[in-house]
Amino acid sequence: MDPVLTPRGGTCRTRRSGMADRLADLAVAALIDEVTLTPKPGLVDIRSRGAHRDLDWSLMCHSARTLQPTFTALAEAGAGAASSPALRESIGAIGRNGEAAMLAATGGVNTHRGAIWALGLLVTAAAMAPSERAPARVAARAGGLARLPDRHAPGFTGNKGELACRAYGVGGARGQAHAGFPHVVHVALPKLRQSRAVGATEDAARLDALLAVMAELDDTCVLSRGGPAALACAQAGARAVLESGGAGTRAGRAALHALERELIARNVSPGGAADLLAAALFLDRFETEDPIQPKGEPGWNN
Ligand SMILES: CC(C)(COP(=O)(O)OP(=O)(O)OC[C@H]1O[C@@H](n2cnc3c(N)ncnc32)[C@H](O)[C@@H]1O)[C@@H](O)C(=O)NCCC(=O)NCCS
Ligand SMILES: Nc1ncnc2c1ncn2[C@@H]1O[C@H](COP(=O)(O)OP(=O)(O)OP(=O)(O)O)[C@@H](O)[C@H]1O
Repeated sequence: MDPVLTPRGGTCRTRRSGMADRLADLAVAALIDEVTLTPKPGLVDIRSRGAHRDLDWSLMCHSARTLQPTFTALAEAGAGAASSPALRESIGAIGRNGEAAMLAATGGVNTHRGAIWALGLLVTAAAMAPSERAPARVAARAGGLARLPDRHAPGFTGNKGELACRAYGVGGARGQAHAGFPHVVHVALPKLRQSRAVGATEDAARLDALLAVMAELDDTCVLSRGGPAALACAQAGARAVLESGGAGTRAGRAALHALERELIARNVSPGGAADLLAAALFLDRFETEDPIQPKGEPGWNN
């Protein structure tokens, strides 16, 4: 088995590494699928930087690949483990190292802070019981981890999301995780699967899932740049696309382009919704991919 680089630069060899690598592959693939999905309103995609001056598709893909060892380490920490404050503290340290690795790789640009948090918790939760694949179960375990105390977490980060949570009284990325990712389990995944079931293309189904999350999320990316008026506008615009028939219809496409123009004019980007779409794509594949085990590797549970 190949050695696995950890975020601290060390290596580790365990019989579980094959499974951990596979979970990390799924997480990185979910991030690349999310950023490549086009056309997304206000967000970086393959044809546009959206409302971001410091991001583009190649930087997002580079950042996603840089995170592979972080996700591997998060999966290894979770493998076969029970939920405990010690596990919470250990993945907190890995997550913070992952953020540092991301910033080093991007020259200080925040490409994936929210995604490391959401996907990181889900990767660890998946590794804790890899035979329990139902998205709701994995997300509930991830929520349980998020709610545990971490003595080493900074009390105040001063990050934009945290400031927006205080200013506007919303839960943001932490609240979403503490609640067991309700917008992933009860909004994005059902919409993704419903749109597929009625014959939408995979891209249209993913866009519909993103829009369904945007229509309801207290996205601190939008709030911090544009305040409550921009959030209300993004939510109403996303609802309008879905009510026009969704991203796969002519009327829905027209509404999607109108929403995009509106978000660019307001200089806002639904980054939190994008993170939760990536989380949904991860859970979707984790549930349906069989087996999540490289050839020749023993499983974790046997
Ligand atoms: C909780 C995190 C995201 C810090 O968040 P903070 O409130 O400081 O805001 P910040 O502006 O850095 O990031 C928020 C990001 O979350 C995303 N987001 C915004 N709103 C939402 C929402 N409602 N739901 C989900 N994600 C959202 C956006 O991408 C946004 O950019 C995280 O960086 C953190 O504290 N990590 C600690 C390390 C850890 O414990 N990791 C656990 C294992 S990975
Ligand atoms: N496709 C995407 N395009 C843009 N942002 C995304 C995308 N997917 C996810 N995001 C999320 O959006 C966040 C970036 O948002 P934003 O640029 O508002 O944050 P910031 O860099 O802290 O602030 P600012 O750029 O306003 O100084 C990332 O942390 C990431 O989690």
